[in-house]
Amino acid sequence: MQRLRCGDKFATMAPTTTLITTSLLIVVTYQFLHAIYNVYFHPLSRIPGPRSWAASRIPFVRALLKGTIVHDFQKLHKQYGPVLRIAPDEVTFADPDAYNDILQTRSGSTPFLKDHIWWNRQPGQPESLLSAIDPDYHARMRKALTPGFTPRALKAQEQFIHRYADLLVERLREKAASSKAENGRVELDIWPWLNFTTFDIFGDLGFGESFNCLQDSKYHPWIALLFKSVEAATWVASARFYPWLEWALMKCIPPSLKKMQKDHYQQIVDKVRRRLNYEMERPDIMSSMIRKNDGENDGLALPLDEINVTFMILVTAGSETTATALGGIMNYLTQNPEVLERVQDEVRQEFKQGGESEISLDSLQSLRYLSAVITEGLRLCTPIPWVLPRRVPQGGGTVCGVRLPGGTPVSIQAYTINRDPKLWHRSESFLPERWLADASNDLSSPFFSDARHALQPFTVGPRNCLGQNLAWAEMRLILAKLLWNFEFTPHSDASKRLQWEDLRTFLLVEKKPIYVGLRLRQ
Ligand code: HEM
Repeated sequence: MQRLRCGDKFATMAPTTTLITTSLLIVVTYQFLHAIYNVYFHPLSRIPGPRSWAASRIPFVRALLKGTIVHDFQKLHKQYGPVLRIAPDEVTFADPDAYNDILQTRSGSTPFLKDHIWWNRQPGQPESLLSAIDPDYHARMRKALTPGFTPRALKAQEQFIHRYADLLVERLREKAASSKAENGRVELDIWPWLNFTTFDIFGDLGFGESFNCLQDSKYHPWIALLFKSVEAATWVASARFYPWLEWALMKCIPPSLKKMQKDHYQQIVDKVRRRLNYEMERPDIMSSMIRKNDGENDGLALPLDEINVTFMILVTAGSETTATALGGIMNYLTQNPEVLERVQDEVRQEFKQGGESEISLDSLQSLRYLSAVITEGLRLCTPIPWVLPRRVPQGGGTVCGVRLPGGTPVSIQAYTINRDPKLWHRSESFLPERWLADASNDLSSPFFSDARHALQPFTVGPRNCLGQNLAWAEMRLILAKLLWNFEFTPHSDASKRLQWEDLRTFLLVEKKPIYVGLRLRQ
């Protein structure tokens, strides 16, 4: 065998090393020049923001993966103002006018459409209501789904909400009576219980079968997997900014994980099939999908695969959000005893005569302080703290008076707006009084100048929250029943009390225990 001499080895290595060094140098120089271009010559170069974020997408992706993005934006807005460049080609707004400018449609002007980076459908699946970008396609789906979400439909669905709110009370009663309770008082993490309730409600309303979380006192495996995959979904979203990385990431997904994802979807397909096979009339959300005497889509309001994927996404859109708001409200209530006492009094006084059976969506409408508590909870613990990007239409567009080139992704920082001291008196405090009539009528009220119109937890325009009536109904009924039945207190160990500001965001708001003390009402 011919042996390589030292000189030969050097002779073969040298060109390879030179090639690698040259390629690296080209890449680094290109990146450097690109960063210089981004900072000084890009069409967005006059938009305020930190240079490092303007130069490359890396700081944005880092913050997204760390879960600190919403808080980072808040700090940056404080430093640079309400219009902020957060990546070479992207701008975000912490200005209430952005809701209308970005999300409302105006006759004669081209709408800002959802950014495909964030709203990409799953490979092999059809569009869902949430992922559909084309306005006509979306409008067709939304029109088909709307009958299941009207106030009239909600009235008929009220019985299902009661059923699970009552089951929640029953389970918590058992906890308060258990051996773990001391003098009838128990301390527990209330967040899973709120999630159990909202997921069970949607299971029943959407598929005619509850997820049975409350019955079994644990997460249904489908929901457990959903929560586990949220952080991974943030990685997938980040990879979309680098198509080669997304390609590599997709190639690396092990077959077992792909199978798990497929099975997860299949469980929903099976639930939809079972529900559609019931011949019975039920005033639920799925019933609006069934059209009698209509040959189109085999008698369904939408093609079956669109129903499957839309209902899968509705489970999260409709349950996790509402549970987050409820968790936030319970957390603030237990840590603000005067507010808790006032809202508890309101509920207990209202139903003093008739008792708990009088609690209904109609009777709760008149409880002004309860509504104020929920609204204040939606302000401080908004379940969608960052309204994900839309794209400026071709030809350019104007947001909050700033002209932007076509194709620019633009988003809204709800979390920052909702806590902006320029918009709210004592912006970081939980003060439901700011939502009472006095606050807007009485000039001497400290809340008189609050920018109440700035709160848009369900957003505006044709893509606003379809389920907001249902969300309000769930929040009202669940809170009223909890306040009627239990005395709540903060956790005895102050170090275990949750500060909402500490929660990170991985597309959804992070779930950390919300410990509360509870005792059955005497
Ligand atoms: C407190 C609870 C909730 C909050 C704060 C909330 C908030 C939102 C927000 C901000 C959006 C717009 C997102 C965007 O376009 O980027 C949205 C969309 C949506 N929400 Fe909710 N939501 C809640 C509960 C619900 C419930 C209970 C349902 C139904 C079961 C629901 C169904 C939907 C649907 C279907 C959309 C998409 C509408 C469309 O694209 O046409 N949400 N929600």
